[in-house]
This record gives sequence, structure tokens and C-alpha cells, in this order.
Amino acid sequence: MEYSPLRAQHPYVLSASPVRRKLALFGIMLVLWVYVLYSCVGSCATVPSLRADRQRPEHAGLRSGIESRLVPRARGWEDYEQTGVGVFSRDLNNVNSDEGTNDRTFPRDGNDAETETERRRGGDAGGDTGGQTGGERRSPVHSGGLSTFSNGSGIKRLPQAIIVGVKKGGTRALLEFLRVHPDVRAAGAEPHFFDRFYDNGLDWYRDLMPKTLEGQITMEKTPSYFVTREAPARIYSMSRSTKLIVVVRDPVTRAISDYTQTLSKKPDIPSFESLTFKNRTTGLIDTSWSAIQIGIYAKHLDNWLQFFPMRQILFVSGERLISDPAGELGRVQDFLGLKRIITDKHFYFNQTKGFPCLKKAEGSSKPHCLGKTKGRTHPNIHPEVVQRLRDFYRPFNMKFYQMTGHNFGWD
Ligand SMILES: Nc1ncnc2c1ncn2[C@@H]1O[C@H](COP(=O)(O)OS(=O)(=O)O)[C@@H](OP(=O)(O)O)[C@H]1O
Repeated sequence: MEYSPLRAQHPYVLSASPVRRKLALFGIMLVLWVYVLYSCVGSCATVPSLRADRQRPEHAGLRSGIESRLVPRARGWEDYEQTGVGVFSRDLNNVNSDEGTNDRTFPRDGNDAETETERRRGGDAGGDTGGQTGGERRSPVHSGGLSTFSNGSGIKRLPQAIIVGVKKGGTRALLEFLRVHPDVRAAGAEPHFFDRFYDNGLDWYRDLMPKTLEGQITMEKTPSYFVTREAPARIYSMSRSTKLIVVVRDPVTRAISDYTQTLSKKPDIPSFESLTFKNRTTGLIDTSWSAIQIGIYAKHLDNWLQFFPMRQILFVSGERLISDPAGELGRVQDFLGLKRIITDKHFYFNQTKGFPCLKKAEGSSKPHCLGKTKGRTHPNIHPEVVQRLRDFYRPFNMKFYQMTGHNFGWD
């Protein structure tokens, strides 16, 4: 008789005993269980590890230093100034024009513009607050009041350090440079929580922050806080141990820079000179003009000192941030209790831009300069007007040097 494999198998299958069938079923179930168990271990692994870190703070810094390199961060937000579109879209026209720049360009690696899609992708950017009314945003999940969402890449925390000022001081440069540090994570867009969106509440604010691991510092920058009367009390009530950083710059150049920004958006505004003086003949300065008002640093600082001791405020020289970025970054890292990781080797001077740039942007291997709205050419201001302004600011500068114990050399 001819051998037929078909015939040889069928009788075997049909005649399989119930015991064998049960064994086969058991085998399949076993395989399924192993598979389910394996999947669960993979997806739940991060939760216990975060808990373990909290119990072992001495290891936190080391671990976060390593892990933070694995966590994707948003890159380059410099042109979201004080308006910022982050993960969520917003109506740019709702933004106060004297502070924000509606220039959405983002010259990545020193040249072209970032698209809206790229901005939305900026994961940890935290989003901007201006276009997000409370109702538009998903509400955060609460977990014991300290943090919201918890997953593999950390949890959202309120900032422990804030760059509170000053507008046009060099705040974007400082934040961009700082985020190179593996233990710093920052909201990309300016949240404007303590001046414009305070009523949205702390949970709303926290939800704008990037996720951090234990040992990492959460930061944000909103330069208008420095001149916001309510900001110190509000920050104090969030946490009295918040570290504050103020980037200050010669108030005369700062005022011109401020004016340049406004002019770029509203080319029809009056001349710098006519806005500066209440009366051109008497030379009386119009201190109600925000471009002038912001530069009276001593006055604004007084307000902060009602709530925070001087040791909790670091003043960064906007000028030195350009001439010696590594030096200023060294001071900032010390102040934040960070290891000095950002050094000279991170910067190069870009001749075309006329400013220091990063050799490697965070999360990229390419050089990175700040965008077109940073380092604009200022209009020529009559030397007499500049001199008049210098005279006006001198006593305030002196007072500021005295208060901070540091001569910034503006006079
Ligand atoms: N590395 C580097 N690259 C480019 N620009 C730099 C840098 N460091 C400091 N600056 C100065 O930053 C000024 C803008 O300050 P801010 O970022 O604080 O402006 S803003 O208030 O957020 O709009 C900006 O002011 P302008 O020169 O008037 O445009 C720059 O002088």
C-alpha cells in the first residue's frame, strides 16, 4: 500500500485522547500567560523605579543625569517670546504687543523658520498660556498635590527656579543655554502665569511644565514678572524657596531694544525720541513709557525684596552673557546647585550673528544660534538722547549696584 501522509495524520488527530487535548490546551494557556506577564513587566517598570528613587535621594542626581539624556526635550523656542505657542494653538493677536513678539520664526541651526507643526510637536514646551483658556486645555490629573501625570518620562512639577526678568535682558539666551544641562528642564513658551493667567490656578500652571525625573530642576522664564507688582507675593505663596534669576542689561540699550521690538511689529509708532520725552525742550523723561519704566531696576527689586531675601535672587549680567557666556552660566549653575557641566566648550562665537551660539543644541548635534528676533539691529538714536537717558538712569543704577552688591558697569 502506498504511503499517504494525509491518511497517516488524520487518524492520529481524530484519535487523540482527551488527556492529550487537555495537555495541548494547557500548553497554549501557559504560553499566553507568559506573554501577558512579559507585557505587564515592560509597561509598568517605570512606576516602581520612580518610587524607589524618592526613597533614595542620594542616587537621584546620578540617575536623572543619565536618564534625562533619554528624555526628549523641545528645542529652540526663542521666538515664542512672552507669547509662545506651545503644544496648543493660540490666537496670536490676543497677545499684548508691547511684550510679546508675534514673530513665529524659529531659525533652527541658525537659519530657517520652524513650522507650526514642529512647534506643536515640541513635547515638553508646556504650551503657551495666552491662547489657552482654562476650558480649552485638558485638566490635569491630580496625584497628591505634588505632581500630575506620571509615566515613563517623569512627572510634572511646579518650577523650583524662575527667570523673572528683565524683558530684552537676554532671558531667552540664558534659558536656551541652561537647558543644555541634563538636570534642567524648562517650559519652552513663556507661561505668564504670575502676571496674566494667575486665575487659572496652580494645576493649570504645573500642566504647562515639562516632565522631570527626580533631581532635575523645572524652570520657566517670563521676563514681565520682574515688573509685575503681584508677582513676588504670588511666587512666594507657591513656594517661598523658589530661586529667582534676573538677567539685567544696561537700561538704556534695553529701552532701545524694547523699542526696536515694538517697531518691528508696528512700524508706524512715533520715534524713540518722541516717546522718551514728556517735553523735548525741558528734557523731562516720560517714565510712564514702559520701555523707560522697566529699566528702573532698583524700584522693581524693592518689591521683590519684600518677599525674598537677596541670597535667593541671582542677577545675571546681560552684557557678560554675550561676552563670556560660560562664565555667567557657571554662576547660574552654582546658584541652582547644579554640577558645572555647561562650560566654554559648549559655545562658539558666530561672526555672522555677532553673538555666542551653542556648538550643539540640546538634543541635536548641530550648532544652534538664537533666532532672528534676538540680536536685532537697533535704530540710531541721537547721542544727546542717549546721554540724557544715561543721566536719568544713573542714580537708579547706583542704587541697584548698592542693593545687589554688584557694579554692572553701565555708567
Ligand atoms: N547668544 C545670544 N544670541 C542672541 N541674542 C542674545 C544672546 N545673548 C544675549 N542676547 C540678547 O538677548 C536680547 C533679547 O533678550 P530677551 O531674550 O530677554 O528678550 S525677550 O524679553 O524675551 O523678548 C537681544 O536683544 P537685541 O540685541 O536688542 O535683539 C540680545 O542682545
